[in-house]
Amino acid sequence: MIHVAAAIIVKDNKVLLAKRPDDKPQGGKWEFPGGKLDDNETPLQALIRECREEIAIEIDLTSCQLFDTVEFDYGDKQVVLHFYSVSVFTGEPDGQEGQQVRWFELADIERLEFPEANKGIVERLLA
Ligand SMILES: Nc1nc2c([nH]c(=O)n2[C@H]2C[C@H](O)[C@@H](COP(=O)(O)OP(=O)(O)OP(=O)(O)O)O2)c(=O)[nH]1
Ligand SMILES: [Mg+2]
Repeated sequence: MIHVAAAIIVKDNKVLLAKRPDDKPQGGKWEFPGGKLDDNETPLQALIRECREEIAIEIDLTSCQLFDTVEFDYGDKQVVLHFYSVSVFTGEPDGQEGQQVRWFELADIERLEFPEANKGIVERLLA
């Protein structure tokens, strides 16, 4: 099982998404910023580190709440996704790996392509 932490960052009814690089698994799809837990790392520690490394923001730990934990089998890979909602952060989000990073109106994310495992999360955000 690969454990992944991902941040659902919402501000003014908009949500921050990043486009996965084409050469990565689920490439070209929109994702909640995040990544795999390092050895001995908790999901929250990974969340903070990944937001720093991938989009150059500092998230406020006290504003993070577990939104959902999702297990998904991609066939070649089994993942456990730890989704956290994040409401407070500092810095201006900027893709550090050349990836597109954008704010979307919540109502607009229905039309985007997400990794399979995100289906239930996106539905819950739209509800
Ligand atoms: N970050 C993120 N990953 C997701 C989401 N949905 C989803 O199925 N995944 C999957 C895709 C990948 O198999 C895995 C995350 O791996 P990753 O490639 O982003 O990991 P990472 O940032 O640590 O990158 P790397 O070390 O492999 O370069 O989780 C999501 O919303 N956000
Ligand atoms: Mg990542």
